[in-house]
Parts: sequence; C-alpha cells; structure tokens
Amino acid sequence: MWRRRLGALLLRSPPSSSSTAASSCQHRRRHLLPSEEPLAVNRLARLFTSQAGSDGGNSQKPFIAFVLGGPGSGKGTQCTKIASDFGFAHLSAGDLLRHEIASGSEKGELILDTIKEGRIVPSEITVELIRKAMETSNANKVLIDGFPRCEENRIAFERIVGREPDVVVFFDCPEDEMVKRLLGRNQGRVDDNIETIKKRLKVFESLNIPVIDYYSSRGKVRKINATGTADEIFDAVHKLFSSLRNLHSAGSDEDTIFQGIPGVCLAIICYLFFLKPVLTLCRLNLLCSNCIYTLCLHEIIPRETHITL
Ligand SMILES: Nc1ncnc2c1ncn2[C@@H]1O[C@H](COP(=O)(O)OP(=O)(O)OP(=O)(O)O)[C@@H](O)[C@H]1O
Ligand SMILES: Nc1ccn([C@@H]2O[C@H](COP(=O)(O)O)[C@@H](O)[C@H]2O)c(=O)n1
Repeated sequence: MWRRRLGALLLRSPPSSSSTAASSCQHRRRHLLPSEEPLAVNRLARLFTSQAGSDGGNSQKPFIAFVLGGPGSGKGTQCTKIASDFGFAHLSAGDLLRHEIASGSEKGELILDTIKEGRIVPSEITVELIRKAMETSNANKVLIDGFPRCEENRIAFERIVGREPDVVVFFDCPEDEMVKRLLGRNQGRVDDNIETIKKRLKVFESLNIPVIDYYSSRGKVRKINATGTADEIFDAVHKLFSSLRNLHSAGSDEDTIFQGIPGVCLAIICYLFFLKPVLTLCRLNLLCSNCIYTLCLHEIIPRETHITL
C-alpha cells in the first residue's frame, strides 16, 4: 500500500470526473506532459514508481469531513449544498440506518426501536454501513453526516475504516431553534415528535459534545453558527470549504496535486518549472529516515508536515 502511496506522491493524478444513547454507548496540479518532465523529477519518479503498483482506481485516500451538530441543526440541508458545490459524496448515517430498516434486514427491527427511542445504534452496525457506502461511492471527498455520535462510534470508525477525519464541521444551533425546525420538518420521521426530540437533545449533549470536544483538542473542528437562513449559513460553509479545498487540494477536480518532492533543490526546480509552490516532505527538505518511516508506517504524511516554498 505504501508503495502505491509513494507512486501517487510523485505521479500526476489524472483529472477525475466531477463527480439517546445506545446501550453500547451508554457504557461509555498542474499536469506535466511526460516529455516535459524535468530530468530530476523523472529520475525521482522512476525511483519511486518502479516499485509502485497501479490499481487504475482511486488510490488516493479520500478527504473525509465529519458533519456534526444537534438534531435539526441543519446538517443534512447544508450537506446537500456542500455536495453539490464541492463534489463531495454525501453519506448520512441516519439515512443509511433508515435504508437498512427499509431493506427488511434482520437488523432493521433493532435499528428502528433505537431510532424511535432517540438512542444510538450499536457502532459496529453504523460503521459497517458507512464503510460499505464509502467503498461503493469510491469518492475522493466524502461528507459523513451525523457521525460519530458518541465516543464508541468514533473509536469503531477509526478501528474499522482505519482513518481519522480531515476536518469536523460543527453546526452550532440553539436548542429552541432545533426543536422548532424538527417539529416543522414534516417528513414523517418516527423520531420527529417532542418526546423523542427531547431524548435526542439529551443524547447530543451527553454523548456527541464529548466527541466534538475530542476533535477540538486535535484542532480539527470548524464551528459554524447555524442560525439564520439556510443560504446565510451556507455562505459561511462555502467560505470554509473553499479554504479547505485550497489548503488540501486533495480531491479537487481542477487541481492536480504534485506533492512530496524531497530535497530543496528539486523543490526549487519544480517551482521554476511549474511556476507554483510545490509541497515538500518535511522542513529538513531531505528524504530523511523520518519521512520514509512516516511513509511506510502511516502511508500518508500528515498534512501538517507539508510546507510550501
Ligand atoms: N437555516 C434554517 N432555517 C430554518 N429551517 C431550516 C434551516 N436549515 C434547515 N432547516 C429545516 O430544518 C429541518 C431540519 O433540517 P435538517 O434535516 O437539515 O437537520 P439535521 O441536522 O440534518 O437533522 P437530523 O439530525 O434530525 O437529521 C428541515 O425541515 C430543514 O428544511
Ligand atoms: N451515528 C448515528 C447516526 C444516527 N443514529 C440514529 O439515527 C437517528 C437519526 O439520525 P439523524 O442523523 O438522521 O438525525 C438518531 O437519532 C439515532 O437514533 C445513530 O444511532 N448513530
């Protein structure tokens, strides 16, 4: 796997088409034409890609945004807009669970009872549905809406999917506004009644807020004020995602990422050639053992260690 990653680091990627508490939780680029490639880059690329496999698919890990907020804070509404403007696949944990009920699966009854009670479905079930949906979508940018709802969800995702999110978007909305929105939703949901809504709000406070706090401590949370009209909120969301896209051009359809050129000389050659900054592996500007270690063991170099010239 790390070999594929090494290859991806130096190869140009082709433009892609646009594309309350559960029982368990309660326990708490720019394209280089081949002929134009500078010699040094060519050599380096060969060095890495001679070992790299080609799977012909989306070998990049997807950019993952978790979208959190209380019930009725507008997560689903905003995710639809984000997906449409930024080409994300929108995976709603609640929708996946409701589809599972509708499919007549043997887990359906347990899921329905749990949703009616406003509690959280066992993480293994939800994470497996998300994992399958991610695999099916094969998207390079994924919004996971309404997940993780508790620490158990979060830990199960990290274990089963083997990833942390790139960013966590938190829609911050006052309770009375959320209740008003849910009571007016009119989509026939079994949990849009005042009794269940009160339970969901309690679960949000007791189980979901700690997850948001956890990701805050890791610098991943971007809080959005979720009051105002959906369009007003989306203005802020749009700004946020525009800046994320610029920061991590991962998955951007227009920009080809060219990253991972080790060595300041190569980075300068690339800069002159591409007339744009090139990401380098580390501040030492050498393909030193630390970078190799990071590549091999973690398959990806943390974005925080990338620098632009
Ligand atoms: N900014 C807004 N102002 C008023 N109503 C809104 C706003 N955003 C969404 N709504 C409405 O509020 C209701 C709940 O919105 P939405 O389904 O997006 O919330 P959610 O956070 O996904 O809820 P849940 O967690 O229950 O799925 C919907 O009827 C939606 O049309
Ligand atoms: N990670 C999750 C997400 C949702 N649920 C259950 O589904 C209900 C509805 O979810 P929405 O995101 O559509 O509001 C929610 O109240 C939970 O019962 C879950 O268990 N785990």
